[in-house]
Amino acid sequence: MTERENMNQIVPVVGVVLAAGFGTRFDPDNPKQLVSVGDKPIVCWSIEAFERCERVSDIVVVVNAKVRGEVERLIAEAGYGKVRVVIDGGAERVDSTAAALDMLAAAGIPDDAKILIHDAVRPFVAQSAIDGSIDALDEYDAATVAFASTDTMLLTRDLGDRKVVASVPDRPNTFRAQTPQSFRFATIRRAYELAAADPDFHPTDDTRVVVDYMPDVPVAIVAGSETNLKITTLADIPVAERIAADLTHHMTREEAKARMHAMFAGAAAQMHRR
Ligand SMILES: Nc1ccn([C@@H]2O[C@H](COP(=O)(O)OP(=O)(O)OP(=O)(O)O)[C@@H](O)[C@H]2O)c(=O)n1
Ligand SMILES: C[C@](O)(CO)[C@H](O)COP(=O)(O)O
Repeated sequence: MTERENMNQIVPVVGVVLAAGFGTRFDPDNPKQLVSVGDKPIVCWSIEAFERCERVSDIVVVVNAKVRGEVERLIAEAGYGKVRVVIDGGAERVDSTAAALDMLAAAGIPDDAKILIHDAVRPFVAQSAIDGSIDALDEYDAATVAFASTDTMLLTRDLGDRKVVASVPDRPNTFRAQTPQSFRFATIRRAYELAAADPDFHPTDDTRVVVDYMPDVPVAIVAGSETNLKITTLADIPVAERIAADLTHHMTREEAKARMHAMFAGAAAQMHRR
């Protein structure tokens, strides 16, 4: 391991799971982060993805008053050992990220800590996306998981009461933003400080805060996937159930394989002793 790689092992790697949304497009009376798919609440899938990654050292969960009690109960029941704190978010997604950054600053997190900000409602994030994000921050100060668009995207403008096409970017340069979106702490903190001065700024993701306020900082693309679905409306639930079933089946097979390997290794060790 090089010295740089060795140093990178010891900086905190913090997963921030944003679960403070109100789900207005889903059902505001049924918070989507608490809905179960594959018999597991969506927020638990997301926390577990970071809990499972050995390189993640700490997890911060951001909630609103409506879901706090249930999220705390689920965390205690599952015994997620890396969850350090559950904090209150804000009115918009950026306010929830800002609350997490303020908390991390108050806790004295180092400037070079790696911060992975994830939508709680993207429950099926792959380990490769989390690992890829952590790796990307060795070369870049900012990175986002994204999935190459298979459709040609249209940028529009308003013409009277109709939208009309303003430009058509080359498809190979268009990606769908996903999460985690990852940053060295000092970078995202500075971008948010600059954005705070602009009351009309309402970005829907953290990448845009860096792109708009720190345009000299390149944001690296990390490979995402179709299954890193954001549960946005009720129509996403059947798709999520199918993905959950596939993943559960795959995990069960992997566990069975691991058990079999352990059994053979034990038997071989015994034969060796005779
Ligand atoms: N004030 C907010 C708003 C959103 N989020 C989180 O950011 C992610 C973004 O997903 P989105 O579908 O936009 O969630 P909601 O804001 O809940 O949905 P809607 O826009 O339909 O109200 C979700 O995990 C959500 O919980 C948050 O932590 N705080
Ligand atoms: C961050 C994000 O998941 C990237 O795709 C997304 O922008 C958040 O929510 P929204 O549905 O775009 O408001």
